[in-house]
Amino acid sequence: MDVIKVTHVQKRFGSKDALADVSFSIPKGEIFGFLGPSGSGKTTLIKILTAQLNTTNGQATVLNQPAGMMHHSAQKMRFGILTDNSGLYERLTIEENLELYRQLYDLPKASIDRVLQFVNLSGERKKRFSVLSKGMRQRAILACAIIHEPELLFLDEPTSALDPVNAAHIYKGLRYLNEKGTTIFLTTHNMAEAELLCHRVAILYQGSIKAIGSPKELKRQYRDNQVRIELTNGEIHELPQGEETADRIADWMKRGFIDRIETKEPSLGDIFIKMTGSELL
Ligand SMILES: Nc1ncnc2c1ncn2[C@@H]1O[C@H](COP(=O)(O)OP(=O)(O)OP(=O)(O)O)[C@@H](O)[C@H]1O
Repeated sequence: MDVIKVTHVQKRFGSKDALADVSFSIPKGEIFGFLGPSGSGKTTLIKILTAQLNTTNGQATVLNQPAGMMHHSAQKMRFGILTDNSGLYERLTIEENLELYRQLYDLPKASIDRVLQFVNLSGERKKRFSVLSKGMRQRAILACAIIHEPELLFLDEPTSALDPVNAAHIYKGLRYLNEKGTTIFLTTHNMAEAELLCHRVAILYQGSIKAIGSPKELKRQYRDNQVRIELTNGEIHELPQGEETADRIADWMKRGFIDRIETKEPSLGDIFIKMTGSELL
């Protein structure tokens, strides 16, 4: 079953397309990464999928309903969202903010302890949201997004404000949620994060998807077919795979000249730069 289905979606602001003609689907249980440079349309798509914006053309279906229905309370119960604009009360403590969400979703009291542990904020629960560091704020917002263990989770740059230790803690938690059945749609600039977490990624550039697939598939697809050979005398040869190269390697091998042979695989970052011509950020 597809949890998200996007068909020829276009979103126009004035005379500019934020999304040109975007189509893809996400099956239940997948962690799907939407990668793209700043301004490529990632947040616009999340807003469409969560009923904060309408499409100009095309259709988007989320949890078997048109995306425009996502603001209805029955649908709201089924997903969680983490974005910049948190919706948390600055003057309330983390715990008090979570209590509001707990009541909204009609959850047991224990759900607050569980989620605080999950985001590594048990010790800070009595702190006001206004005094939290950027990383703590992000974890508190995430706690509110997942307290009801939603079927579907939207994460817009989930770890952008986190140090590596807290990011690793969140990755572990997200994998755990995913194993329990939550489908995750995340946007990120962080290629290592995408590679670590995502079953599939799409690379978005100027409102269009330029590549889509698992990180492994994309690396295979964009491999440049070269072999790198290091010889014992320190020479390095980068040669195309084929008969001629095989003969040269056989000759070097017979003479005991070969130190190391490897095929060159692009990183997700290399593929991103190839697709978009951009450095990240
Ligand atoms: N409400 C709006 N009115 C006009 N233009 C908009 C609006 N929202 C977004 N845009 C434009 O649409 C394009 C895509 O913006 P979007 O916020 O979706 O990009 P993004 O990929 O999420 O970027 P970032 O990584 O910086 O968050 C940008 O050119 C942006 O200026």
